[in-house]
Amino acid sequence: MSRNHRLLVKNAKQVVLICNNGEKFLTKDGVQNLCVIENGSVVIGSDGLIKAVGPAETIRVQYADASFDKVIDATGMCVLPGLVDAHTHPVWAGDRVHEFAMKLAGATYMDVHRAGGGIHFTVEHTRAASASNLLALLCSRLVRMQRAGTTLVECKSGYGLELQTEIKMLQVIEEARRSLLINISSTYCGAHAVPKGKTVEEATEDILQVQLPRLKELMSAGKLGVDNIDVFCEQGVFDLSSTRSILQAGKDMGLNINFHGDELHPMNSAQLGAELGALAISHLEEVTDEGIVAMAKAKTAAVLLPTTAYILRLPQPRARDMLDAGVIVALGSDFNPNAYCCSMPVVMHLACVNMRMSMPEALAAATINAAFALGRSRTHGSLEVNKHGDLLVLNAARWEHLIYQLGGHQEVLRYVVIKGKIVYDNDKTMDL
Ligand SMILES: N=CN[C@@H](CCC(=O)O)C(=O)O
Ligand SMILES: [Zn+2]
Repeated sequence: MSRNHRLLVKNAKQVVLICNNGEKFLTKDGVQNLCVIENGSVVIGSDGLIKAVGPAETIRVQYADASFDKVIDATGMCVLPGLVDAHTHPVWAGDRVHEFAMKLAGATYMDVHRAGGGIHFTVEHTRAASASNLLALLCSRLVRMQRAGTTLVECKSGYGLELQTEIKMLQVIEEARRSLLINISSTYCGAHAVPKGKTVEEATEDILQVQLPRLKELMSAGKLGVDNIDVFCEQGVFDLSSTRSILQAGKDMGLNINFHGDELHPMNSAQLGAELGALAISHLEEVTDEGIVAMAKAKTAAVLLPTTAYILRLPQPRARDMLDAGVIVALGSDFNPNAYCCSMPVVMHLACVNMRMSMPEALAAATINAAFALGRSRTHGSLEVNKHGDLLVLNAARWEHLIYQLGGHQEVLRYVVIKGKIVYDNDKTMDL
């Protein structure tokens, strides 16, 4: 056993492991009974992986002869796994603050979209932006998320809607993955909207015949790493049959199916996803009872997005019905020009108040279950030996303060750590 380690976090008032039996996700009773150690410590090795987590005294004795690059004395503080944001659209140029005003005045999401705004507005600006400009914007947003405790984030393309810009966006995500410590799950979302001037059939054909084959070439050549395929399955966007063919083609290329469904209208997206073996479906504000049953049976995660329902004043996703049926419930910020939120603590707070989730359910949904939705729960989402040493240290004696103090995460979060490296130290108010 090596004696030199990267980080020791010692004597924390609480260490929230989430789970400790290698669970890949939590449902039902599992989410009510998160694994918490009182007065605990965590050791992260020089490879960035967790070597030990347990009672402070046991670890003190076990590691008496070890040396550490860094020691955090967490006396009176809490330690949690880094948060996982399972749904974001962080690569774009041109904000939509003007549309926020329109929506506050009563316009619906689809009114704005049909009038050529919404996704179309962002597509125009993103197509015109250089890759370096998009990369700078993406990195600043990822750093902001990291400061709010996110250590693994899903990042979608989808503001190109044609080959060149979709690839540009995915390359920008790839570049960020190489230069930042934050963990990224990359998603091709070329079917985010039907581009202006094309029918659904033409857009689907372009994705199947032009975009996906090029993506496959770049992936096989090791030039691009893409993890998931996404489609916005919605009335007036991609219908069920075009969604099916795009998702199936992505799956055939080895991508995980993880798509937008049943958001504004009941589309039977949940049933389709369950049938295709989708890893996750997002939104689900309009999911049916049959859809919930199908997702529970297929172990397809529901990625719920409380900011969307809040900003668009939609009916809340039926989190309680899903939890009661045994669906794997995860959370995402849905960061995009419509829902400008980088903070998973705010998302958890909204999930508790508006969707009636308990705080343990919300935390499980923003850690192990969100990691599952991204196919990463073997390595992320809980504090267990051999997982990545991604964790948060809170300036609070109980972990619930991270959710309870609405908008207070800047003060509550003391450190954010990724693979044993401190990436944010609140005391120095700087990103390291
Ligand atoms: N619903 C579709 N996509 C995004 C919104 C993207 C946008 O409006 O730019 C969402 O998940 O909320
Ligand atoms: Zn989305």
